[in-house]
Order: sequence, then C-alpha cells, then structure tokens
Amino acid sequence: MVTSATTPSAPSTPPAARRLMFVHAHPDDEVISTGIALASYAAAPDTSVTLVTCTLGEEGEVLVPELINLRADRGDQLGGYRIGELAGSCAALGITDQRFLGGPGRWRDSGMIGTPPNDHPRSLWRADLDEATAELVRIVRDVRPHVLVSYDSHGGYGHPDHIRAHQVTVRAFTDAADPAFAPGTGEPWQVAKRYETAMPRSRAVAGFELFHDSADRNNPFAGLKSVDDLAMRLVDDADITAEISAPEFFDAKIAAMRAHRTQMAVDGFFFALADGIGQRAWGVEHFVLAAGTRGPGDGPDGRERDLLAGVTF
Ligand SMILES: CC(=O)N[C@H]1[C@@H](O[C@@H]2[C@H](O)[C@H](O)[C@@H](O)[C@H](O)[C@H]2O)O[C@H](CO)[C@@H](O)[C@@H]1O
Ligand SMILES: [Zn+2]
Repeated sequence: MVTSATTPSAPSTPPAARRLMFVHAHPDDEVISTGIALASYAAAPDTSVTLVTCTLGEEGEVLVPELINLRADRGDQLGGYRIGELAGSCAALGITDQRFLGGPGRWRDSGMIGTPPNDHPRSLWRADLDEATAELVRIVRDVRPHVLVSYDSHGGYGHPDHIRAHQVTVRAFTDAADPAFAPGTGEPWQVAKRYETAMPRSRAVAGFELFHDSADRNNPFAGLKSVDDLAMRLVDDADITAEISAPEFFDAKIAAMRAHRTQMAVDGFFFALADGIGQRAWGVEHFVLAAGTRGPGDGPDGRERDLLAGVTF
C-alpha cells in the first residue's frame, strides 16, 4: 500500500531576534557610510540585516575605461551592471537580504542635483512620496526591523536620491505602524529606533589635516580651503549618538568597496594600511538617533556602541 509520503514542510527559519534595516540610495552607498555596521551586525549571533537600495545607480560615472559604454549617455546599461557590483559588495559584507525599493528598476537614479536626469519620469527625485513610502512600508512590515538606518535631511551631501531616501525612511518609520496606511502591505509594525548616518566634524578635520596636501588622485579634500567647503554635512561631535567600531571588518569593507569598481578607485595613500589612515578613516562609523529612545552608552563620549542598545525584544 502506498501511503502518500508527505515531505515534512521544511521548518521555516524563525526570524532573528535582533533585526536592522538600512536604506540607501545607490549601490555603493551601503559600504561607504555603513559597511562596518552592516558587516558586524550580519556576523552577529541571532541578528539579521536587510539592505534596501532605492535605485540601480544608472546615472553613475564609470571609472573603468573598458566599461565606459555602459554609461547612461552611451549604452545606458550601468544600472544592470551595478546590480552585480552590489551583489559582490553584499557577499563581502555578509549581507544575504538585499532588496530594491519597489523591485529592481522601479525608480531610477536621479543624477546629481540640477542635472537633466532629475527630470527623468522614473527618477527617484520625482517619485510620488506616498508610493515610494508604501514600498518601503511593505518591506518594513515583512522584515519587522527594530532599527532603521538611512541619511539625514540633507542626504549626507545633498544628492537628490539621498534626500529622497531620507524622506521615505522618515515616513516609513511612522507609517509602517499605522494600520490605515497602505492596507494590504502587511501587518503594522513599529520600528523602535531610527538613525541617520553622520560624519563627525572632528573626523573631517583630522582627514583634512592629514590629507589635503596629498597629490593622490583620490584626495577628497583637493582644492578645499577648509572642511566647511565639503559638500557633506558635518555633525558636531557632541551630537553623535552612536559609534560603531569594528576594525576586524575593515578588510571586508575594503573588499566591498572594490566590488563597486565602476564607482570607486580603492587605492592610493588614503587607503594605505601601513600608516593606518585608511583603517582609522573607514573602520569606524557614526550615527545620530533621530527617533526612538537612546540606549545606554559608555566611554568618555557616552556614545552607544550598539544601534540596538536599549531596545526591548
Ligand atoms: C556615493 C554616491 O552617492 N555616489 C553617487 C553619485 O556619484 C557621484 C557622481 O557620479 C558625480 O558626477 C561624480 O563627480 C562624483 O565623484 C560621484 O561620487 O551620483 C551618481 C549619479 O546620481 C550615482 O550613480 C552614484 O552612486
Ligand atoms: Zn549615493
């Protein structure tokens, strides 16, 4: 007699007890401002990390000569190529849950502020905020993160997609918990804490003093008279809430940066390991708590050393 052999349904993996979600504008942003945090939380026990990327980075530059025809003003294939670069970055950082807002290609890279791609019909800059928020709420309600991380209201350095990513994240923090918002996108969920990535003024000053005279082609301070000439918004050190330092993931961060080879040239003095400048510069990341309750901190600055500090699970 043949009994129906039913394969026991594979036990679904219970969600990790501690869940974080990072919302970034383009492929490469994830590693630049949060690579250490992503890698360290991805490796932490019973902790999951979800990376949401809002565009494919179609309007980016192409630093690799043999790939120049991918550029938007030529073959316009850079977005698809950067999906692969992002996969390499995620592999290096240990991220296994990466999603595109609204699915790959839903919203297009808007280009730098004031440039024609801002007006592309699918640009993130022109996106309907309710629609984009509903797509992020859908992911938040699926993942149910305790912590949400994105940029400040200036988008870090004023890029329209970064500003939009900030706006959508601020809305999703509140709207994901509102049962009246976007019904059908999952059960309401209240995220406990929202952070914004931050560049402490003291670190910009230190980098400027060390590096501004360098002839290195990657010199981010070339031609500047002071750090206040940087496009990036600098945060007073006293206003920094959290510092994530995990130098053991420095190599993973550099490997992830190298994955974005159309966007970043990871070489030269600034990344030199010998004198530790690169390690000091890229091995620590800073955040400002923008919503939720600040957790316990330590050290002379009283900063949180864990974005999940104080969260009740
Ligand atoms: C880190 C980041 O947000 N990169 C964006 C940015 O790239 C800049 C842009 O290509 C600019 O023209 C260059 O001069 C600058 O060096 C780049 O950092 O904007 C791109 C277009 O929107 C975007 O694709 C890229 O990811
Ligand atoms: Zn970006």
